[in-house]
Amino acid sequence: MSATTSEATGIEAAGGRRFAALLPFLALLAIGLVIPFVGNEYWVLIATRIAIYWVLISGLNLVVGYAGQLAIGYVALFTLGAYTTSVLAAGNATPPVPAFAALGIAGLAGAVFGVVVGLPALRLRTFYFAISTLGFATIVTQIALAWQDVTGGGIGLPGPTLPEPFDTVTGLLYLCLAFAAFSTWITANIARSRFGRALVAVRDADVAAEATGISKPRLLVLVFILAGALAAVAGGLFASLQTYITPDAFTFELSLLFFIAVLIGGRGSILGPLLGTIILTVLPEIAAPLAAWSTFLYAALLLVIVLAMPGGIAALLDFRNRKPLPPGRAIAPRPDAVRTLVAHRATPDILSLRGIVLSFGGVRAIDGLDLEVRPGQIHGLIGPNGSGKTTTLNVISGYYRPETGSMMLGGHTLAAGRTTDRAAHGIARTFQTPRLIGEASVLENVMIGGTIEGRATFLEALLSLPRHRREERVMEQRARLALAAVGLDGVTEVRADRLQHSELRFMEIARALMQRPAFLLLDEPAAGLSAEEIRRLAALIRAVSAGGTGVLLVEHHADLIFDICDHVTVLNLGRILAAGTPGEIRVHKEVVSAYLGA
Ligand SMILES: Nc1ncnc2c1ncn2[C@@H]1O[C@H](COP(=O)(O)OP(=O)(O)OP(=O)(O)O)[C@@H](O)[C@H]1O
Repeated sequence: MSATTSEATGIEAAGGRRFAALLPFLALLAIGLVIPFVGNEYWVLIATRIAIYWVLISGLNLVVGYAGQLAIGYVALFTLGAYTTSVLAAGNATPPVPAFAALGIAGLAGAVFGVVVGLPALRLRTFYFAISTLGFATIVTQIALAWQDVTGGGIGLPGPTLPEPFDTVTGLLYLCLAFAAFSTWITANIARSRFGRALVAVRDADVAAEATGISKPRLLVLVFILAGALAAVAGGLFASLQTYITPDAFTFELSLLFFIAVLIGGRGSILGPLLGTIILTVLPEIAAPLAAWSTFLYAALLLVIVLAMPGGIAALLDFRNRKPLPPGRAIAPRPDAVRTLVAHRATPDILSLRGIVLSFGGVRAIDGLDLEVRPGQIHGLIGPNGSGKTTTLNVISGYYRPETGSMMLGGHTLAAGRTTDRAAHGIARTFQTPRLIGEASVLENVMIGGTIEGRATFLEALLSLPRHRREERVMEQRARLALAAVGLDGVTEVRADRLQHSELRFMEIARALMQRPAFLLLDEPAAGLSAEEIRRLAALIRAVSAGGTGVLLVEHHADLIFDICDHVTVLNLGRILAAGTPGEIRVHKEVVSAYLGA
């Protein structure tokens, strides 16, 4: 099958799968819609509560499930939304505002405070961030208690009365279902977009995410805005459902419910957390005696999930990834497809390093290194263990700041320590240990490489506007082509953590090719490959350089280096021991005695 035919088939199959994935959501919506006809008012209220919680949890899912930020205090934004809507509608601080306008203002306030609550995530590590969100929850409740003139203090205040036809229990249910359906749609749009993929990349492979140009702060701020707005709107709807709110309604238990719904749902899924929300809301209702035990129940559930099914409901439902993969899969790259991918980016510029010095404590990892990588050439960087090869790649990628020396790309200086701007300069890389997003499919992993090329904004992705959809199609096509080029088109939909080591190496190359790099830095790509795989890798790297890309190849397999490199630099203790053509290096006396051996 040609690369283009397999791409087209793959895209069609993906379309079919998307439709199948939509069915459970439609079924749940249908159940919600018929509840007023088949159930009593009590069940209508429960369904309304589920829909409201889901509006919040759908946003929180992006924060916790996708971005991996442990925001356990999201009740803070829920409370904020409930009070903002109620106070504005009651006219306690301003002239009375119509209920829907109050809800809109609460959404805006939630967006702003979502960022305030989320900002510590940019500095604090998981646990500390979790505690900081709880701190916000306490602050909001304390303000609600203390600001008696406006919030009614401990006595509370009436929730907003919505206009007809939403002033009945059924009317409110339908309104909340509409909000829930809308939140599902927009959060699923984000999850499937380059933004969603980037969130997961930041969560599971932050170094690789930076190397593909993804800026974590910007991304997180956008997600906190969205999740904050949804949480506050949910709070406003909740106030309307409750008809009267007091600070007691916004408990830690409720916050825990939101958080655990995402966890039992499973990371990186929309359906899982939705089912988690339904289970956690309904469970105490059908087992009435359990209501008093709900905190205990949540804690027990959490333990069961962590210990017994860390992937949550989503992993249970992931039937596709339970099918065994064919053993002994061969990787058959198609170097002809590489040219189409990389040729666009070919540059006449040279990547050069001058006088680079870098020490770790007392160890001089690089000691006055000069290096040039030319477009369309393969430059081998070899040397004994600890000679400074990976450190050199890390300096070029911006992870390490050299003490002295400069890096130039054409006429531009490459600023030290700027990891996320390398992709924009056309520099892509792979890692000594593959950096992958294990829970994402191989295709999604590769699409990460195209993140910074997207022009459609977060809002366009949120609403799935045409430019975003067009870009996604192009990106998917290119990722399939990249996978065909490296010989992995048979496993595009498979979870990346199910691949063999050698496949992961090729997958990383596909992700780098997705960037259409002007320069490709490869860190020991042949490590762990069979002789045949190394031969295929060699053909692939040759094709990449033939397309105009400059390749810097760090490798211990001397045969591969001498076979495909145009130029070789040998490092020893951070210094250049020798540099020249493969022919010259092969017979260089000191290289032979220090590295190659007799
Ligand atoms: N983050 C770090 N902190 C401290 N020392 C480091 C760090 N990274 C590298 N080094 C030291 O710098 C020197 C060069 O290491 P580097 O990883 O670049 O070598 P290498 O040539 O890539 O080796 P290998 O072939 O084993 O991967 C070594 O002495 C190593 O111990």
